[in-house]
Amino acid sequence: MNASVKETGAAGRPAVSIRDASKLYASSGGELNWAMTGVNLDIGEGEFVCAIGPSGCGKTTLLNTIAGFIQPTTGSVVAGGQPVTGPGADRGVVFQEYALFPWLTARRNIEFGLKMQGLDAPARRARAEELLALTGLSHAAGRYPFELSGGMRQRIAVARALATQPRVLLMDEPFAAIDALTRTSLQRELLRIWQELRLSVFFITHNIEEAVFLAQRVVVMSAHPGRIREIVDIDLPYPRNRADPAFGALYERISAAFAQNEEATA
Ligand SMILES: Nc1ncnc2c1ncn2[C@@H]1O[C@H](COP(=O)(O)OP(=O)(O)OP(=O)(O)O)[C@@H](O)[C@H]1O
Repeated sequence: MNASVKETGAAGRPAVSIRDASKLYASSGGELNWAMTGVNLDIGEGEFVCAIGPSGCGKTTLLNTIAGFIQPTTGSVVAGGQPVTGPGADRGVVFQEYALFPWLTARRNIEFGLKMQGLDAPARRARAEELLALTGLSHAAGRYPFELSGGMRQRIAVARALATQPRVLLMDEPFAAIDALTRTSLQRELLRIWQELRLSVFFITHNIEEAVFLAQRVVVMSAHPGRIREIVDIDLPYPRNRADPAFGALYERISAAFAQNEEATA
């Protein structure tokens, strides 16, 4: 049974608008693979959207398309009213693996993108100080990545992604490699930053509980080919309580959409 697909987000011009996007990959052996087909999705200004789905269903492909790292085979992606033709300062990206430069201190990692943008040293320094304070890492500014815990490194990765003042934050399983306790505190911090900066967030996760804790809408994807199966509204107030029966009911609903995925691909 197919659930209805609600594809539009908040009212007004969306921060990101994806229309009929698909991606065809050719493997090195010449085999063709539709990683994603017929994806329609709006991410509203200031909206928090999570994407969830089985491995290989095209989540990263979708995120990379919004980031401008890859171009869709068909369809279009518009961000801030402009067609996406490549990466841009308006879209910050955080990956699962801490993509920090090991030879730069936390502060210099944050400043890196600003240097590329041509900001002078005092302006870079001031912006880095702001972001270190925002992510609670002012005390670690002079440390190198190997001197930071996994959670601290991911905070620096978030600070670095925010340095250019993007309107959209794209996060590809950013907390997947972090221990459970640190992960819940990073989730709370991310929500605080999201609310403070009024960003739009597109966040990929394999963890249903994480999606229900964070998102206003959860996009459930199915594989072969990757497409949107269902979009679930999470209309719970923040901060959310995992013990709330309404939380549990949404968890079950998304689990059921997963089970449909498995039946469909069995
Ligand atoms: N550069 C590429 N060339 C060829 N095929 C690719 C490429 N990148 C991804 N694919 C294929 O596209 C499909 C979707 O991959 P993608 O990484 O987007 O999925 P995913 O949902 O993010 O997976 P996971 O949850 O395991 O990270 C997979 O079948 C994958 O093998």
